Amino acid sequence: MPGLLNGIRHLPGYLDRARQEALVEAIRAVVAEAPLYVPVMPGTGKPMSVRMTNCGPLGWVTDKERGYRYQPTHPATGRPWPDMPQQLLDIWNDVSGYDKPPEACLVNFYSDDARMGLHQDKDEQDLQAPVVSVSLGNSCLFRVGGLNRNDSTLSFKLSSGDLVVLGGEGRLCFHGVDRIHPATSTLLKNGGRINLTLRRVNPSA
Ligand SMILES: O=C(O)CCC(=O)C(=O)O
Ligand SMILES: [Fe+2]
Repeated sequence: MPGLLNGIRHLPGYLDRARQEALVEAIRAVVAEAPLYVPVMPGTGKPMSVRMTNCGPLGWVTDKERGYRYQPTHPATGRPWPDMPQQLLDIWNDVSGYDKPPEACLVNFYSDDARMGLHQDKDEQDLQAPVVSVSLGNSCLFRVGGLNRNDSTLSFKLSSGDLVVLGGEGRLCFHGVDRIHPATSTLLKNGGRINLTLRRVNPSA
């Protein structure tokens, strides 16, 4: 059984139920201002199974022609992304070990049949800062590998309120979501799972 690279941390049960509920409320407000949209793969234009939006100064977007990138506006509305909720800035301050605030929070909404293939988070220029991920709603099977796509992987369950920090040697590890476990949480009335990833994008001076 392979181990996790140094700098990859799973913090189970980090957010209690009250903090999870407050965060869901804050994310509902984000989605009301910046609607979820269906991202597509660069080149092929194949739709992904998750729906996405962002908050913070920058948002991660993708389309057929221009591919993966960060931009300050929502691709459909053209408006700036909503502010990052204070709860997320607090989480970042408490776990990132990084002295600058996150610039982007990608909001992924998974219906119970959505997934995310194995990938690296490498569209950021600042690779010193970790990626901090927050899970809400139904649990999922999360898969983590090494720095090469073919490295062995291990998988574990992420439940509502769990955090994952991808930092240090593990900042560029391959990872993905194999499946959602339906009806494993009562947090989201209509089921599914929300994942929030906080990222630093630009290099720090
Ligand atoms: O949903 C997750 O737990 C992971 C999301 C992810 O890897 C990403 O958005 O880059
Ligand atoms: Fe990722």
